[in-house]
Amino acid sequence: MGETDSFFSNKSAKIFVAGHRGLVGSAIVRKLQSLGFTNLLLRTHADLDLTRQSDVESFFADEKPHYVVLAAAKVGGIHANNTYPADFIAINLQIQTNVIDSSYRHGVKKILFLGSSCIYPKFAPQPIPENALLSGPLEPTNEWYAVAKIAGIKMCQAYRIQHGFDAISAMPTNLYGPNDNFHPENSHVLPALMRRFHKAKVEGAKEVVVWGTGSPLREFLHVDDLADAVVFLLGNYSGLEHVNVGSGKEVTIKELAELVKEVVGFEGELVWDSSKPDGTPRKLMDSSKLASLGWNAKISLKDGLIDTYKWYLENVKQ
Ligand SMILES: NC(=O)C1=CN([C@@H]2O[C@H](COP(=O)(O)OP(=O)(O)OC[C@H]3O[C@@H](n4cnc5c(N)ncnc54)[C@H](OP(=O)(O)O)[C@@H]3O)[C@@H](O)[C@H]2O)C=CC1
Ligand SMILES: C[C@H]1O[C@H](OP(=O)(O)OP(=O)(O)OC[C@H]2O[C@@H](n3cnc4c(=O)[nH]c(N)nc43)[C@H](O)[C@@H]2O)[C@@H](O)[C@@H](O)C1=O
Repeated sequence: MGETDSFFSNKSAKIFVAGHRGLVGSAIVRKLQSLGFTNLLLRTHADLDLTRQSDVESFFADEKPHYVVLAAAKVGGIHANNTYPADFIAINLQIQTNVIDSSYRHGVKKILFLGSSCIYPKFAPQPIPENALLSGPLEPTNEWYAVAKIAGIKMCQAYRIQHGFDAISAMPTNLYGPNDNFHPENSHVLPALMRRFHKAKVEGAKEVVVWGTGSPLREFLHVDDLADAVVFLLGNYSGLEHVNVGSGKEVTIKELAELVKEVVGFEGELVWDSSKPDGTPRKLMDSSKLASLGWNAKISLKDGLIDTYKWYLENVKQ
């Protein structure tokens, strides 16, 4: 049995899912549980602050997890990235450095680090292949976060090269789904619009403001698809290069806004606030490497939106 087969064969392996209450971490926990994994190691931010090196070190020394999925990070949309650059670079560098290094030093068999499609240059070739990394200047609204994420990829590569540590990196496109952050300003576009359209519908408002020009293109992936891909990579990939994880489908922000409006059932008008930044004009990832390994996304944007709105109505205080 090869090294990559062993992940699925031991359902009692101790797996530390860092960030298990977030959008991504919670979906990975659901996926692992549905596959029968019984020994998940979970710590809230309050229980274990991953920016604290000595606490992380003690945690790994005590618990000795077999596998680690690093889904804890300082995360936010275009406004948060643009407003809190120091937090985005410092917190992410601290978390990933502590977790990757302690994982290596305490005998973790494999770690999966989560980056983001914002690692690529603002004007990367489309669809963006993995080898476009570091081939041009970054998008200014999120370059601080992107630099931290690039450092995470490079740290995984360095530990593999120098120590033979099985550290892999997955680069998801824009994600959405249950447990997303629906904050009015600091969230990503999809949850922000869902909340705004819902509020407008309930209050009988005539207009909803949407940021930017509506022309940027984005690729969206439901977080349950991402969780499926993460588990697939844990079982099937042990390479040096990071792996793109996308749906292969892109929409303009205007098309997204119209679709969210339809799913929520808001009947008023859209008003565009062009004083807000558009960010990267287009970032469709080339996910053919992952497809060649045998994985493809399954959930359509429309179905994913319907599922997410249902979750929002049942779980988010209105
Ligand atoms: N959302 C998206 O569209 C995308 C996300 N990604 C990546 O996926 C990963 C997860 O993102 P997502 O799930 O969206 O983010 P969330 O904000 O939903 O979740 C992040 C989790 O990390 C925890 N966390 C943050 N700081 C610390 C800390 N210092 N110590 C311990 N835990 C901490 C948070 O806990 P608490 O809330 O209590 O602070 C939260 O549970 C990130 O690496 C992100 O870059 C990649 C591409 C797109
Ligand atoms: C995942 C990814 O997410 C971020 O990059 P982004 O794709 O630019 O993210 P976003 O979802 O915030 O915006 C997408 C587009 O949508 C427009 N937009 C309209 N109306 C709203 C709105 O109400 N809120 C937000 N946030 N955006 C809006 C907005 O102006 C922009 O044109 C980075 O964190 C980056 O680091 C990263 O990794």
